[in-house]
Amino acid sequence: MDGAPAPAAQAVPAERDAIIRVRGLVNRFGTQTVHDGLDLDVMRGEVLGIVGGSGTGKSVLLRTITGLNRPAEGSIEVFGQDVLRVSAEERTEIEKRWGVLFQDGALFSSLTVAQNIMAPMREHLKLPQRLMDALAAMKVTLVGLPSFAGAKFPSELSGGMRKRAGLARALSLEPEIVFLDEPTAGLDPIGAAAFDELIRQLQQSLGLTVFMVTHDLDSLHAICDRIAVLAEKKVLVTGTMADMMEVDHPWVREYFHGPRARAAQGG
Ligand SMILES: Nc1ncnc2c1ncn2[C@@H]1O[C@H](COP(=O)(O)OP(=O)(O)OP(=O)(O)O)[C@@H](O)[C@H]1O
Repeated sequence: MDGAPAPAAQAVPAERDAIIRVRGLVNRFGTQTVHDGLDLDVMRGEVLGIVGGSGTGKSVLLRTITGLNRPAEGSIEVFGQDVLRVSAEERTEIEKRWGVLFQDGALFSSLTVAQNIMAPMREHLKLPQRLMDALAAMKVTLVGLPSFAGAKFPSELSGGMRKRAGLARALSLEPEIVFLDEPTAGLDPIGAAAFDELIRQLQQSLGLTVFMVTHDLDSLHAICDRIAVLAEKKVLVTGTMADMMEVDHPWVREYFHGPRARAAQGG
């Protein structure tokens, strides 16, 4: 390591850069233990891909960090605050600083796309209607939807457009972190690649931190700075795609060296 800084000096930047810090997380449902002492750091400004076999608790991890599931044990710091122990008011302030895109988009079916985008604004900000209309129109454009999409109901849109609309709503309050649960699931390869590209562009232009649960090897290649593998009830390993290729673990080897992985690498 260049310059050989003192050990204490090395520790400080890592502490400061973690925007999410999960420690000793335990999640149980009845007799089933899904997470058992899970640790994870998400660094500010990165796109982190969360992968793992089916049922390893990727969605549960996302839901636990965002407060939709209360863990049995552990601590979760976001923006340096312990989200499991803050007051309700503090929690609301924290929630305004992140957005979530659930797998199905989770849009309100009785509201138009623009009204969906305005829903978090109505809840958290006191803005005149005309300003909200203008902001919603901007978000529609930001996610690459045609401007007429704002007046449509979710059922009138294609799956890919609904995903974009869900992303626009997640970006409604100009968050610092976005949580994405399998954002490209159900999209055709071209639509999925376009959505990956959109996430990458937004991450770069808005300086977002992206926490993305995915099964999509193409997404991992295209946009993830780092990957965290869930296995054995914890985060087994984190690192770059190149790091993953070196991991000697049956699931990791199969996933990153299997035929689908070779196809994603173009080989
Ligand atoms: N609310 C709940 N009540 C009971 N069990 C739950 C609940 N939520 C999740 N589980 C269980 O926790 C485990 C992990 O679920 P989770 O949805 O996080 O898996 P996943 O890794 O996202 O899987 P997949 O890749 O198939 O989507 C599963 O066995 C699931 O049945």
